[in-house]
Amino acid sequence: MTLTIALPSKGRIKEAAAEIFDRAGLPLVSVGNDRSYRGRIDGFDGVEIAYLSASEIARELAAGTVDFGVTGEDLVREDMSEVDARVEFCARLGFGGADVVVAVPEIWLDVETMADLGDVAADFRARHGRRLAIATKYWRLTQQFFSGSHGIQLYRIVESLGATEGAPAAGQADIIVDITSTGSTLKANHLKVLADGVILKSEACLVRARKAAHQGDERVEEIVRRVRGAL
Ligand SMILES: Nc1ncnc2c1ncn2[C@@H]1O[C@H](COP(=O)(O)OP(=O)(O)OP(=O)(O)O)[C@@H](O)[C@H]1O
Ligand SMILES: O=P(O)(O)OC[C@H]1O[C@H](OP(=O)(O)OP(=O)(O)O)[C@H](O)[C@@H]1O
Repeated sequence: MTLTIALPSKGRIKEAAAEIFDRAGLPLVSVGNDRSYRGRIDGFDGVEIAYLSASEIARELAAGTVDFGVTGEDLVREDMSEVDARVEFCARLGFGGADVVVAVPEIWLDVETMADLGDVAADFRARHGRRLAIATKYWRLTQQFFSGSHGIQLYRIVESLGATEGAPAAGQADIIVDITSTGSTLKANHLKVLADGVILKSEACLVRARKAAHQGDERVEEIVRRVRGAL
């Protein structure tokens, strides 16, 4: 059986992912020309590299169509239920770090915590005639955090695939759930993170799709061992 490792074909974690493989003694070579989205590892037979975008990698891990992937923990957790039963986070790679956070308008002076936000959500319909609207592309993480961890049920998710921080000012939503790294986009949009509003501290990870065929496969153990050794 050929093992497939999915690596980022573009974007902010592409270069660092390739460097880790190099340092791990798993040097990547492209198959065909430079524009090819297939590769292999020099001196390591039975393994192919598939170059995909970060979010496609999360999807393919969920579908079990690749054996390993390097992508953000946020994307993996967003893309599948029962994530820990379906994949193994083999190594946190130390780059691509960002927090998925709950942020509200700075002018909501008396809203500092999720409990405060729960109070706002409970009153929202009576005051405004509609539910509190949350702009996000992280549907699953938002629902788990609001409903699961904080018992907040009265809200509506407004899907936002870009410029999410602009949604409150544009009147599309009241608050947001999005990724932040330096915090400058939140600040520029007059939003603040709630004190206990960090849903996930994400970074790029080596992730394995749990498959029965991996049991006892030395290549699987070797890949994990070498990547861990490069950190
Ligand atoms: N400032 C940031 N903004 C957005 N994502 C970030 C940031 N810092 C780190 N990341 C992480 O980078 C990953 C996404 O990478 P990137 O945005 O480069 O992917 P992409 O190539 O645009 O992928 P796709 O098109 O599939 O979304 C996510 O796991 C995310 O958590
Ligand atoms: O905390 P900060 O350092 O300001 O970073 C966070 C911002 O960066 C990303 O957007 P970006 O425009 O980089 O691209 P993307 O949304 O297309 O990934 C992300 O969606 C946030 O908006």
